[in-house]
Amino acid sequence: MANVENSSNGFSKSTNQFTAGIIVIGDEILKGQTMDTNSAFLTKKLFHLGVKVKKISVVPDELNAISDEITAFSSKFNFVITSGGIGPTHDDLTFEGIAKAFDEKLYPHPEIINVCKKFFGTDDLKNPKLKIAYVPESAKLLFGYDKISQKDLQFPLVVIKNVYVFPGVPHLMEKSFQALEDHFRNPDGKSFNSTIYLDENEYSITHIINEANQKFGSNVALGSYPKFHNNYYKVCLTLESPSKDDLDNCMTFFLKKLQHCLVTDYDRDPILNASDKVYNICQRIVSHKFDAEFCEKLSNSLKILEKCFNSYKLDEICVGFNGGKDCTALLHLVYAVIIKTRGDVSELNCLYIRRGQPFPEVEHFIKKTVKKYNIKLHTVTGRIKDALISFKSVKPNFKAVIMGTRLTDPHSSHLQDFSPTDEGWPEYMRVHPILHWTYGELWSFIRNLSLPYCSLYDVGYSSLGSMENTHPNPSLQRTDSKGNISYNKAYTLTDFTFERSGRN
Ligand SMILES: Cc1cc2nc3c(=O)[nH]c(=O)nc-3n(C[C@H](O)[C@H](O)[C@H](O)COP(=O)(O)OP(=O)(O)OC[C@H]3O[C@@H](n4cnc5c(N)ncnc54)[C@H](O)[C@@H]3O)c2cc1C
Ligand SMILES: [Co+2]
Ligand SMILES: [K+]
Ligand SMILES: [Mg+2]
Repeated sequence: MANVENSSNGFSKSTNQFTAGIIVIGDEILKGQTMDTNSAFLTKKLFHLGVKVKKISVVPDELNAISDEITAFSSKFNFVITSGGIGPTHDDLTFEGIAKAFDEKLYPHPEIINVCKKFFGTDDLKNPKLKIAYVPESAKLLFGYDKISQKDLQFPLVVIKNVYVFPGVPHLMEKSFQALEDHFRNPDGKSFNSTIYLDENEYSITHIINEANQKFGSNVALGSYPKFHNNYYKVCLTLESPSKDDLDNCMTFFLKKLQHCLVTDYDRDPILNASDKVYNICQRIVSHKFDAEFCEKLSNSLKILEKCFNSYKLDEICVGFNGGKDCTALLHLVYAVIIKTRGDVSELNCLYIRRGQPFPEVEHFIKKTVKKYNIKLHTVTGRIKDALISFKSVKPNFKAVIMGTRLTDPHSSHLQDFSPTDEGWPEYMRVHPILHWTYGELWSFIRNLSLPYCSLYDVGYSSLGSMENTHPNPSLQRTDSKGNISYNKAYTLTDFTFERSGRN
């Protein structure tokens, strides 16, 4: 993202003395070969330090591009933070660019030469590794302190006037910045934040945001962020102010004006403390959302999973995961149980049997989920039985498959919590923790915990097979006064017997 400018206004004087601009330097970013994660890291950090980032710019490895941006930024912002372009090769021009901007020369800095000698074992100025020692004449060095290892960092940060030169390699940049963050901290930078989630298009609430900005904008910074692929909200409003009272007043205004589309109890990170959140439901700590019957069922589901993890080793267990709603809830339960019993899930295996023509939305969701839960996905293509046969031969270690099957699924009414596969199928123990859940209970669990789920369930699909045999559910269809057809969301289906009406 090149040239992102914050459209903020209204900060107290003290905060105004803490502004920053970030310059990301590198051809590879402008060519799309590397994704810039450094500015995301820096903006988040600086925000929490009470420093207002006013602009982010991405420039190529060109001397003039760098020096022009340094000139512009250094006169406008208190801190100019650069990332990249300080390596040993010809295309690393950050120090040259800064020298040019300030009309200075490069010279080999004696202290950096010393550091190089320690690091690289040489202080030979002709060695390409020593290129990093050539800095503008007015350069000062900052030595950071790593709070985690409780050690001073060996490599200094080079500062030229108000320009702070960070390395481009993300883990080095992050380490270096963290060790120096007190240098950037705004002592008066207390800021109060609130977030509001809305189930309404940004256009239909723009007038309310504008009105709020007129009323409160001088004291409260408002941000409006539309989100196109979230199951729970369409717009996220952020409020930020140095004064708690101002923030509260603005908040009260929004809550009144936007009550028709407020999303309440949205959990933006359901995976954080997932175990506590899930087990607390059984303790009926959040009982108002779930009835006693469901709490009992959930408690039983967790017991089945605990028994499964007691009976099999982690590398003998696979979760059948096809991106559907059932295994979405299931995976979260499995995750909660593993965290509770083991503390981490780095080794959880999932099996995805890729059948027919899968929906791209489903596969996109699978990809995102794999990343989010940090699971290991084994993908096997083909008809289920054939796929399981070949999976067994390649990965003979797996003995149990945890599945999201429910009693109301076809041919499933005879299943037990633990059912070995049938005669003629490869040998697995099928584990069915949510066998007794109803369609409604499943959605209530997913939605109340704010679990992300496949987007097709928000556009009329209530049961997902592959593209050739799955359609939106006719029971969810609605027709407006002009005769346009659209579909309600899957979780609104009231007659559960129609769950599979879109399947053939
Ligand atoms: C591991 C395994 C063992 C099976 N053993 C038998 C058996 O012994 N006898 C028999 O008759 N049938 C067996 N089947 C087939 C099963 O009964 C269903 O026919 C099949 O799951 C498709 O069901 P569905 O589309 O109706 O339900 P879905 O609701 O799609 O599936 C129910 C659950 O099964 C798992 N699952 C389904 N499809 C996939 C997939 N493509 N990739 C990964 N996981 C998936 C998920 O956990 C899902 O939540 C087995 C399937 C699997 C995945
Ligand atoms: Co089926
Ligand atoms: K399904
Ligand atoms: Mg199902």
